Amino acid sequence: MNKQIALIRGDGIGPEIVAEAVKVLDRVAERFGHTFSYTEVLAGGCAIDATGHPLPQDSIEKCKMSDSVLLGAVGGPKWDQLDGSLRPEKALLGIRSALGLFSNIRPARLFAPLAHACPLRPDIVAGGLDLVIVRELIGGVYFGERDTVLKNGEKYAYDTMGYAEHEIERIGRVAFEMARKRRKKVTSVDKANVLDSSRLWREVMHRLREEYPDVEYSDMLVDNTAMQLVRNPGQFDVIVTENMFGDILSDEASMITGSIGMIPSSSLGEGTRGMYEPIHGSAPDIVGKDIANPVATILSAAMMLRYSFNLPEESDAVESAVSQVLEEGYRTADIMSEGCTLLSCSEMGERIAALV
Ligand SMILES: NC(=O)c1ccc[n+]([C@@H]2O[C@H](COP(=O)([O-])OP(=O)(O)OC[C@H]3O[C@@H](n4cnc5c(N)ncnc54)[C@H](O)[C@@H]3O)[C@@H](O)[C@H]2O)c1
Ligand SMILES: CC(C)[C@H](C(=O)O)[C@@H](O)C(=O)O
Ligand SMILES: [Mg+2]
Repeated sequence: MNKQIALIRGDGIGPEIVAEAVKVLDRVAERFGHTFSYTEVLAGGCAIDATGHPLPQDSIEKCKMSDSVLLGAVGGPKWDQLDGSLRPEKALLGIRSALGLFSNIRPARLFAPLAHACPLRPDIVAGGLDLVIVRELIGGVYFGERDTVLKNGEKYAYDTMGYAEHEIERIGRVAFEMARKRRKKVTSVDKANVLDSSRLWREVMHRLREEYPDVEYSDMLVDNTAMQLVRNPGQFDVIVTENMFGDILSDEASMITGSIGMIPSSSLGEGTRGMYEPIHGSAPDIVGKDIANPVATILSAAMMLRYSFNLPEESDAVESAVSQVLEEGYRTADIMSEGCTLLSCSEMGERIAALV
């Protein structure tokens, strides 16, 4: 199989972790007889430095011409003072929106050898942990009307959260379909006790659940969900929620798996072209030290193989290689514990690639 992959290395640790995912993809290509070629795409802070814009038009075109996109991370303190629309993070939102990637899947799975790295009490995670957050990605407050105006002699800024029925329905469907392939349980997370957009969210979800009588469904308020994720994460199978709630809850869920460096994500729309990225950011505090955990990016590449290229065997091979490395006691600094062997970012990538 021949595939063209747009590589957005981005900022901070982005280039370090993407390099490791490419090593793994190259090994997959070699072992299974595929050809993966890469197009370098500028986005984020590095694009601002090179072109004055976080997402040049040419970068969007390159993504559209590729079979899929692999992204490291964008942003960092160097660009923090920039105005909203010129910030590196706008590149992410721009690509997600330009490619119509409304469905963001963030699986939080506790690998058995990392149980010790989980900050929760051992009895809470005794049964393991395997949940998926289905996050709506191109609507809600990130994309609503916003402005900063003068009001009563001072600055007043606002961002608005809104959803149309069809936007809720299509992400709801993704969650129900996913639950059918898993433990058949959907928790829809909202703030329907306060927000109109959440009340519409709940109404549409309730309509949808009639079509999926085989799936157990419940509503949960987002503040309670934040608490329940720590109290009893095993109760969740598929969580479906709006854009910003999903952003926050997925960072929380990542910590239960030991580190934010472990959680991959896929972003898809109607077609098979997607964007794949770790859920973490550019980690400016550890950049250039070769100590970042590349596993989230490598697992994102595995999701690309499965969801965009329909290569489940290849995807399984990458996920098994990650499990095996952890079982053999190899760790990056963020998940390190006594008796284990500490690896750098690049050593971890090489070891995983060698096991594919
Ligand atoms: N997808 C993205 O590109 C993305 C996502 C989140 C944040 N950001 C941006 O990244 C910048 C930094 O954000 P932040 O500090 O709030 O969040 P962050 O996720 O970059 O870092 C939070 C903490 O987690 C650690 N961490 C993150 N990834 C790690 C990895 N792979 N291995 C080991 N440790 C890791 C960091 O060292 C830091 O201590 C900001 O500019 C933010 O906007 C980008
Ligand atoms: C950087 C930011 C725009 C982004 C988001 O909030 O979607 C990030 O936090 C993420 O989780 O992918
Ligand atoms: Mg986030």
